[in-house]
Amino acid sequence: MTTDTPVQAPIYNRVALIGLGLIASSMYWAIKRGGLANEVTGYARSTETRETAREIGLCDRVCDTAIEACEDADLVVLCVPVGAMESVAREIAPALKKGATVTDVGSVKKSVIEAVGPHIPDGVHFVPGHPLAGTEHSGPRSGFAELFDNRWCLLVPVEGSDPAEVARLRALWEGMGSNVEEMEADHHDLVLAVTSHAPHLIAYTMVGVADDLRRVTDSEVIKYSAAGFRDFTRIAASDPTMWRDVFLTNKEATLEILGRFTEELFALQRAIRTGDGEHLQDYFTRTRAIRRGIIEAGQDTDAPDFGRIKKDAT
Ligand SMILES: NC(=O)c1ccc[n+]([C@@H]2O[C@H](COP(=O)([O-])OP(=O)(O)OC[C@H]3O[C@@H](n4cnc5c(N)ncnc54)[C@H](O)[C@@H]3O)[C@@H](O)[C@H]2O)c1
Ligand SMILES: O=C(O)C(=O)C[C@]1(C(=O)O)C=C[C@@H](O)C=C1
Repeated sequence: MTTDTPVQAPIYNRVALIGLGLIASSMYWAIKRGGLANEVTGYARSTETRETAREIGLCDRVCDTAIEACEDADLVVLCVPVGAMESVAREIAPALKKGATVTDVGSVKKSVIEAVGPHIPDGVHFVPGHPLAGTEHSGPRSGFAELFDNRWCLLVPVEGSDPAEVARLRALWEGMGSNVEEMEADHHDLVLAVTSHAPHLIAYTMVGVADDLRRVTDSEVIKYSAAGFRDFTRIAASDPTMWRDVFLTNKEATLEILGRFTEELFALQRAIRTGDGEHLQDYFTRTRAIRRGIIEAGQDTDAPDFGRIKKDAT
């Protein structure tokens, strides 16, 4: 799906976005691009964010309370940090109309299901979700319509989720440009611990180490920043509240992956100390094949080496 995707029939009459940051603002622009809803209301906790949203035309109507934003909504999307999902769900519950669907975009699924599920009234559907797309930026000004194009969105239906409402939400995400798959919550949290959560923690650590290393000055770190480190600094600039909540709520899976990571790191450390070039060579050959596999599968078309590796592979 690209920016010139034809506008289609609305999938929902009214969509409410709760929390107006990167993901909600990108959803708003993508919904408008595709004509996927007749009206989108929005609510953010801070007056400043609501004022910014009004100023930049984010949402058809910005409301001063979450209750007001959710009134008569067919779909309510919780776009707040994972740790804030429960209080927001409790707050909006009285305003949810029968037949409406509540979804979320949180980066962790099991804890969100446990936190939000008990607040969903009878007759209201709950279909958790997670778009695998983002940037290091946050806030209402950071969104853009193309964020979800050709990215995965994982839907995590819970027991009793109505298949028709799951299909409707799938159509919304597809309309916003995503490829959609369904996944079970525990598995989601383990997969994301490997592909997103642990890598973020490693990036935070590496940038922290550079910052602590007083023998290398700040200006040298900036001036001689090699591409690898620069990628780490981009990731490590991600929103502190969002990532604090991710690690506190996906504790088990992240600690499992970090345990494995530490073992591998020690093995590589030992290979360097003992001069075991064969271990290093084998290891790096294996990891290079993984990168090439991602590109050959068309999963990273933004990569500078996409064209070359595709060509080499034929
Ligand atoms: N940033 C990413 O790369 C990314 C990608 C996929 C999913 N997510 C998930 O999406 C959600 C939102 O992330 P984002 O990047 O849009 O964050 P963001 O910081 O850009 O926006 C979060 C919004 O929630 C509001 N908020 C915070 N606490 C609140 C509360 N208690 N009540 C009401 N509003 C509150 C903030 O004011 C802000 O408007 C998070 O759960 C995150 O895990 C983020
Ligand atoms: O591209 C980035 O900046 C991201 O970190 C996006 C990213 C990721 O790890 O891929 C971050 C958190 C999400 O829950 C989903 C996507």
